[in-house]
Amino acid sequence: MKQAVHFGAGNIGRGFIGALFSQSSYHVTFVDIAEQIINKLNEEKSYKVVLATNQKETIQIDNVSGLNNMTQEQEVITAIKEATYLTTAIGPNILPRIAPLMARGITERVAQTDEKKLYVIACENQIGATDILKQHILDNLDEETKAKIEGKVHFFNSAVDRIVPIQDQDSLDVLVEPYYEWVVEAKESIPHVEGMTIVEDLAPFIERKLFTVNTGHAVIAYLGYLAGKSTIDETLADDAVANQVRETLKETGAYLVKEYGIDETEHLSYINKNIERFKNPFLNDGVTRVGRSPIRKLGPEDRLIRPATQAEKAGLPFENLAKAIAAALLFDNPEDQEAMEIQSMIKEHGPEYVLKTVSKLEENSEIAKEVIRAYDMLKSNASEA
Ligand SMILES: NC(=O)c1ccc[n+]([C@@H]2O[C@H](COP(=O)([O-])OP(=O)(O)OC[C@H]3O[C@@H](n4cnc5c(N)ncnc54)[C@H](O)[C@@H]3O)[C@@H](O)[C@H]2O)c1
Ligand SMILES: O=P(O)(O)OC[C@@H](O)[C@@H](O)[C@H](O)[C@H](O)CO
Repeated sequence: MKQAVHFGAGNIGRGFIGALFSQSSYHVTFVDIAEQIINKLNEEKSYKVVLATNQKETIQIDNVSGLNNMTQEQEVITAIKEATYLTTAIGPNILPRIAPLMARGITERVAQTDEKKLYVIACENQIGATDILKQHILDNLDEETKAKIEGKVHFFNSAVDRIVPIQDQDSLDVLVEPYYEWVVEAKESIPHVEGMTIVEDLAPFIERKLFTVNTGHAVIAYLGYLAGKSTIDETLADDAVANQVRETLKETGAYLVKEYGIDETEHLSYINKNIERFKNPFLNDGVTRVGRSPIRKLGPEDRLIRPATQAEKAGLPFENLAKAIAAALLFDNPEDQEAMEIQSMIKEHGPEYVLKTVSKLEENSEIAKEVIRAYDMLKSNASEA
């Protein structure tokens, strides 16, 4: 049986990428630090993907097992030696931590005469995530191995789209929305995986996804959190928020249409389709999950700052994006470590400091000034409420 090794047995790992490999007749070895999930995978050897619809259709996922990368390093290396695909859905910040073990697996693999190719794909919400993972892996390889991986280990960037909320931790089953899209940039033919779409140039796909699905999602999450709402669909039921999402996506849309020559009408229907996805009442998707890790989300290449800076460069409006950035600065969820770090930076040095150090916005740039205006307004509205 063909083998896939997937790092991250969480929501997207089990609910999307691992499930597609299993449905494509691969055995999937999930690698994770969550001992309870790994044990369950090895005991139950299967789980269900449950679609978040009225009927709650289920899909049986078989041929799965688990390894703990902290305690079973040698077993992970052996699994990598035998795999066709090596994928991740672990969170962009974790990639540097798993790269050394991946590098050891790749080193042992290419030391053999085996000519079988290995395909590495990071499935994260980050532009160029596989390139970033590749660099971390290369940093952990010796010169001889670096030369040997040429033609044997292939790295492909990808864009992954499926809303998977936080799950009941007692079961391996995963509730997911029915919609999904997995786009992989490859200039050659690669082993077939059900549901994987191959494109030659990923840039329009990843930017369209991040700056529509994830920008829209972030607007709802941060405004919802400020309004004391708990889920995305509940927040979106407020017309003022729905309007704010549309206005923000008009701004990212104007940039995407200009940059990539995307058809305007088609893009409008893409926006509408995504707003409908956010309304799914069966997902029960928390604003704190969607708003998680605001340092990452306020990064210069992420869903809020990059479309704003690109819009400014192109002479397009960015006021609504500025409001979303301001709302992110007010995300003070005590359970979220990055939110707490931002709040202490604001307390010590002010919001301008976060925009300068985290978002890499120039001090007194038009975007920074607009964000601060929106921040003061949102803050005073919140204290009046
Ligand atoms: N959930 C979604 O709707 C969704 C959709 C598209 C893309 N994504 C992206 O997929 C990635 C994963 O998101 P998720 O929602 O599945 O998160 P998750 O928290 O459910 O899963 C991450 C998994 O990684 C594991 N992990 C963390 N640190 C680890 C380490 N050092 N070694 C091994 N395992 C480790 C965790 O135990 C967890 O099981 C993120 O980049 C996210 O942006 C998520
Ligand atoms: O996973 P994050 O933290 O980058 O973003 C939160 C959500 O917007 C995200 O997980 C979406 O549900 C997903 O990207 C949909 O494809």
